[in-house]
Amino acid sequence: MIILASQSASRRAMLDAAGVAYEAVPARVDEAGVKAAMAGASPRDLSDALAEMKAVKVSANAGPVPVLGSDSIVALADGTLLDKPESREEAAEHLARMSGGSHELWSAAVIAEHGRPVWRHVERAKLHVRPLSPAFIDSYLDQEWPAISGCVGCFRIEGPGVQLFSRIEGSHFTILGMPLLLVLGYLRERGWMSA
Ligand SMILES: Nc1nc2c(ncn2[C@H]2C[C@H](O)[C@@H](COP(=O)(O)OP(=O)(O)OP(=O)(O)O)O2)c(=O)[nH]1
Repeated sequence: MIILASQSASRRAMLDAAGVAYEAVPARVDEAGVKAAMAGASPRDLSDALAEMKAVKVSANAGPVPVLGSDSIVALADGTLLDKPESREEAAEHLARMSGGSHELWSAAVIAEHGRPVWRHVERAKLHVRPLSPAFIDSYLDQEWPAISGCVGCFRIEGPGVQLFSRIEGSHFTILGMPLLLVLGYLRERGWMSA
C-alpha cells in the first residue's frame, strides 16, 4: 500500500486502472505561493518542486509508507505557465491563447519516505492545438465546463478534449497527470507491486 498525496481525480483514476493499492491524502500545499516564490523557474523545475512538496509534506507523518506526489504544468510557447482555469471565461481565454499553436505539458512525480524524497522523475508532452474558432470554444465549453475546471490546459484528453489537437508527442499518461510507467517501475523495483 502506498499513499497518493493528491486530490486529483485523474491521478486516482490512473492508479485505480493500474491496480495500485493506495490511500489518497490531500497534500494541501500552497501551490500559488510556491509558484510566486519560484517565478521565472522552468516548468520542469517548478513541477518537480511542487511534486516534492506534496510528497514530503504528507510523508512527514507517514513513517515508512511510500508517498507519491505529482504535479502538472502547462507552458505556452512564449513561456507563459497556465494554471487550472478558475472560471469558464478564463478557460475560454486559455483555449484562445493555445489555439493554433503548440504547448508543453510537464508532469513530475516524487516518492518520499520518512519525509525525504527517495525517487523522482519529470516527463514532458508536446501538444499541437489546431486553430479553434470562438464558436467551437463556446460549444466545447458548453460540453466540458465545469468538468475541466480541475484540468490544467482546459481539456480531458480521454474525453472531448481530444478534439483540440492536430498532433500529440509524448506519453498519454504524462498528459493525464503523472509519468505512470516510470512510477510503476519503481514500485515494482521496491517490491511495493508484484514484478
Ligand atoms: N482527466 C484529466 N485530467 C487532466 C488532464 N490534463 C490535466 N489534467 C489534470 C490532472 C491534475 O489533476 C490537474 C493538474 O493540476 P495539479 O498538478 O495542480 O494537480 P491537482 O491540483 O489537480 O491535484 P493535486 O495537486 O495532485 O492534489 O490537471 C486530462 O487530459 N485529463
